[in-house]
Amino acid sequence: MGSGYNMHALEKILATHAGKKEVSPGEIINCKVDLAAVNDLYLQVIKSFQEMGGQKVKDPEKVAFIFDHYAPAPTIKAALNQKIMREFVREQKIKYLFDVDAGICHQILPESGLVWPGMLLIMTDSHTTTHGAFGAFGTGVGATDLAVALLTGELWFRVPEIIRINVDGYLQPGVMAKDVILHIIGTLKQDAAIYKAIEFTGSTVKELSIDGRMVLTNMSVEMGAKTSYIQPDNKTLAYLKSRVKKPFKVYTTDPGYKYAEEFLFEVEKLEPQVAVPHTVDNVVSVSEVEGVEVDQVFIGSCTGGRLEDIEIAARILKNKKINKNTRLIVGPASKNVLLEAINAGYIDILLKAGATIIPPGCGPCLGAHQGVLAPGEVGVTTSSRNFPGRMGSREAKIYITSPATAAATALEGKIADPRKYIKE
Ligand SMILES: CC(C)[C@H](C(=O)O)[C@@H](O)C(=O)O
Ligand code: SF4
Repeated sequence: MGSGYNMHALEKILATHAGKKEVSPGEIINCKVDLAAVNDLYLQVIKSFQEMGGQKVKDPEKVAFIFDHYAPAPTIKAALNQKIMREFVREQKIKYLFDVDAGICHQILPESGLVWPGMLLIMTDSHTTTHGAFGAFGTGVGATDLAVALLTGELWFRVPEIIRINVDGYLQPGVMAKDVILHIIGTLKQDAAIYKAIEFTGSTVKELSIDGRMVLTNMSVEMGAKTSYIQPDNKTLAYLKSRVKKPFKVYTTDPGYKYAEEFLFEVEKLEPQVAVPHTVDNVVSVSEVEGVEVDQVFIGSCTGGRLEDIEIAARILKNKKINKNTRLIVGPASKNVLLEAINAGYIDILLKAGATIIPPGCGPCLGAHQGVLAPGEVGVTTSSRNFPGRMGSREAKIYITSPATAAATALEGKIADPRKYIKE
């Protein structure tokens, strides 16, 4: 590509980390990594590092280990994995260890000021696309690639084509970012963005809170996206101000940049959306599944366990009791979210409504050790995946909804439209 090529912010981030002036889609480049994070399911990272002859981690101050998927350890195997990882962190003087009390990686890293605009972040988790909400290039990698990054401080990347999804219009009360992304996934389908990047733009995105924006970028991977992006604005900078201690550069996209594809979604009239069994792109409006009886509701995960998710559930359930035939499990995405929800009185409301509050972590989202569904049960979840066996028995059915729809469902004991409970 000759000079004068209009570049996207994501391409500029990659070019900077590759020490190049410019990059273009399809190019294979080698980049310095700003943060490499490992979660507790990936002991293989240490094994691969050692198999590659690794003695010393290249940049231990750019590495984080996070115990969130099986936290606190529910089995001896999980406990042993975490024990070995703690020893590795100590030996290698790795700077960041978030132990079983902290919460989910995709909440604690931004909270801790470890995600900033223009950074290049890799993690052994597919939802690392979340961090595009802060203008970072975040992507999930496997154990071998993560081990290479521990060894060398660098990793290879293929520069992705970039899709723009423009979302316009004010959402109705009771309709959330989760409804927007479910509608987009239901329209474009699970293979819409394989190996590509998705940038979300438009008036709706501007209006969303940071929590809401993270839902869009988090679930872009459910369309196969390699990474996702929302241009940092004053709202982003306000969130980062008290958290990020280091200077950073906000990259921008050149005017006239040519996207690989562009889509427009008008969402003023969007109803609450539901992904019905057994795929995340099998999406209908809530009116089509209202009345389906539900055994368990889970409000939590890196997609739907943040403060605004717990807040809207408390608004719907205040001074009320959940249906006697339905269990409501609430898993805050992090210890900080839990503390804020306690201080705001939301946890008190939810406990009095009959909810079970579980420790911050992934837990029920991946059917790990708690909040598991029995054969034949029907579950509603604010997380991101509903394939057979995702939350326990393969004979259970899982519906994915927004936290507002989940709370209304727990109240009625059947899938319910939250708009009757949220008027502004
Ligand atoms: C860590 C990994 C097993 C997995 C992912 O990469 O997404 C998990 O977080 C999930 O949500 O299925
Ligand atoms: S909360 Fe669920 S989707 Fe998010 S990282 Fe954990 S297991 Fe994966």
